[in-house]
Amino acid sequence: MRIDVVTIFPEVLGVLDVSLLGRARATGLLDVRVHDLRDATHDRHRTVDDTPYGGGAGMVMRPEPWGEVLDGLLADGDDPLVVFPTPAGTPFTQPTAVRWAGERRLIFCCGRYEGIDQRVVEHTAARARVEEASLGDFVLNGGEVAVLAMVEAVGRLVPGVIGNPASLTEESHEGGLLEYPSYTKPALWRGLEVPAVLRSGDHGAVARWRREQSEARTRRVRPDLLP
Ligand SMILES: Nc1c(O)cccc1[N+](=O)[O-]
Repeated sequence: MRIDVVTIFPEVLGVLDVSLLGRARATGLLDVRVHDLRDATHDRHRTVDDTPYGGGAGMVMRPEPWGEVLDGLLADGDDPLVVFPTPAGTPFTQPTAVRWAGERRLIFCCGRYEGIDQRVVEHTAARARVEEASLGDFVLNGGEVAVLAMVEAVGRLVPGVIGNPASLTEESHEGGLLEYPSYTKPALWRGLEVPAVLRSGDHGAVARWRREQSEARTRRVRPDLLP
């Protein structure tokens, strides 16, 4: 999978060079390319923003640099999915990550300030598949942190990135429930014991207990996830 990220803070995306995703990049499983939007500006100050029409506080990202950088990225004709992370987007969920993991190429456009001139979204949607996606109902200073989360959630699902694929099957939100609680040695720690069933060696009983725990935790914490 190829992932392009357009940003005015390429250094923020540097964290993608470490850990699992770093190894996936090194082995070629993930081809992550970060592009500095300012490279598509042509004035002395490399200006990427301007005042909003209609007034109001803050600045809006100019359409010209975005148009130019997307012209280049979309020239390959390989039908990428273009994602605009925005608080005004469709919620990004595990099913979204699973769906995007099936894409051959993703392009993430990181907005800053009050956002990107909406015509960039409209113009891009006329020549590519576009999704406006939200990481959550909170305010960030830009899309970079959201993209880091999205790239991690998607990248780890690409075959070969996670060493043991079995570890992908019993996670929170996989299958619609929150994951069961986990324990390791020692069996007794500061007066707290590991549930006896987990030390029973009865795999059927362990599976039943874990399912019950997932359902109970989901009912308690996220009843909205239950059918
Ligand atoms: N919430 C937010 C934001 O405030 C700015 C850019 C992207 C997002 N988001 O994806 O959730």
